[in-house]
Amino acid sequence: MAETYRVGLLGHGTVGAAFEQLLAERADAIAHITGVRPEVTGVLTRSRGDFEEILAGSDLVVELIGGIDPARDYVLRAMRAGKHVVSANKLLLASHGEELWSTAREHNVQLRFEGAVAGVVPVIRVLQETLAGAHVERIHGIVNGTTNFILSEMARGGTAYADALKRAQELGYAEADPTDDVTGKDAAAKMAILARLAFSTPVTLDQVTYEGIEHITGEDMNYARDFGLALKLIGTAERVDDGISVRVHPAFLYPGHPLASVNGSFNAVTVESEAITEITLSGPGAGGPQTASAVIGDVISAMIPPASTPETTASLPVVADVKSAFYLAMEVDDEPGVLAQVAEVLGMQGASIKSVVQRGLGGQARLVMVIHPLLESRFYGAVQLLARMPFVRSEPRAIRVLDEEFND
Ligand SMILES: NC(=O)C1=CN([C@@H]2O[C@H](COP(=O)(O)OP(=O)(O)OC[C@H]3O[C@@H](n4cnc5c(N)ncnc54)[C@H](OP(=O)(O)O)[C@@H]3O)[C@@H](O)[C@H]2O)C=CC1
Ligand SMILES: N[C@@H](CC=O)C(=O)O
Repeated sequence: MAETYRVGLLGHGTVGAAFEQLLAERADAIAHITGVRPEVTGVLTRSRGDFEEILAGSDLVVELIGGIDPARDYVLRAMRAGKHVVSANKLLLASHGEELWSTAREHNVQLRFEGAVAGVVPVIRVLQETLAGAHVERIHGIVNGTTNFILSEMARGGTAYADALKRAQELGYAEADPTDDVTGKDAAAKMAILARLAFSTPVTLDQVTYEGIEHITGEDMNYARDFGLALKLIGTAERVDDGISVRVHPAFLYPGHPLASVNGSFNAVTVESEAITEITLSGPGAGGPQTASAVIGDVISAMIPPASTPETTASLPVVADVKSAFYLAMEVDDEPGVLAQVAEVLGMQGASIKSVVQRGLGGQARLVMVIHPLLESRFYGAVQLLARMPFVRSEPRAIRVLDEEFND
């Protein structure tokens, strides 16, 4: 009989419960790989268990509580007590990563977090190990399963935003507070972690510019179909001039874009570097059993040392203003000269129109355009000017457009 490897489990919700079940099912197989048999020896929830007792009785601690407090305190105390830690808590890592990684180094323990970004898609391992020697130029991807599920359901037609969100919660994809998903905050935390690993420079959640999908309407989806576009919540982390830019926003994708066909709760991450061109990793990005698989992979890795904790080697500024292409929609008076004036206002800010559709609405017209890439500050300057024009009848609505042709 193999010796027992004692796992203390903090949190027993969607992921924690799936983890305990999967670990029990796979324990014998893991014992064949590692020579020791992992077993959950203590569980902490709000109503059950005592942290100190669990800590004393474990070789490794798995944190699946979520949020900052008390998760941060438990993770720090576990590492200071010499225990390896596995966590899927992106909010914690994106907010206090440096403190946690330096504590891991100081106490010579492992802190693993594959489940924190893109569910079971092994992007953390790829950045920390496979591509550790590559000079990464850009990472972009779909890193939130809930919003990708909602947008996919809306695009298929018929499903309202609120119904799709409710279903994502029922399926265990959403955060305890789904506001983090739909506002882009969850994806922003994940992009901060990816940027931190890819560029070896400190990046925290508060440095990531993000916007969510709450304002997306069924009408936007219909226009997207007319233009042949797919709407996705996209995260990007890239080198720009002397710094980096990390951002999350909804974006239209032209067909053929590698992320355009990633649907449902699936995530995908593309890593670009001159030496490797690009690789795209894709798979289930949310859900209890899916994330639990990634957590178990981390537990096994921690049982077989060594693993590095990432040190920063650079201190790059995180810049906010970058060039993007845009979809722009607004209701205007259906009168001669209006389109010309819109084009003039855009032109004054250096924005040029790639394509345009105008539909009459009885005295008014809906004007929908795709604008060639320009600095976002200049584009939003034009949008502010347009919003004040007397012939504009609705708040102009802007969504970024990603296109291989634009972004290369
Ligand atoms: N769901 C998913 O698809 C994914 C989730 N994650 C991350 O995994 C982590 C867990 O997520 P998930 O399982 O969905 O969350 P849940 O809300 O389903 O579960 C959270 C668990 O933590 C416990 N908990 C909450 N607060 C405390 C506290 N103060 N003290 C002790 N226990 C507490 C809860 O206890 P109680 O049972 O008493 O309420 C519950 O058991 C989060 O960091 C999340 O971001 C990562 C990838 C995917
Ligand atoms: N709420 C998250 C869960 C996984 O990280 C998501 O939907 O992606």
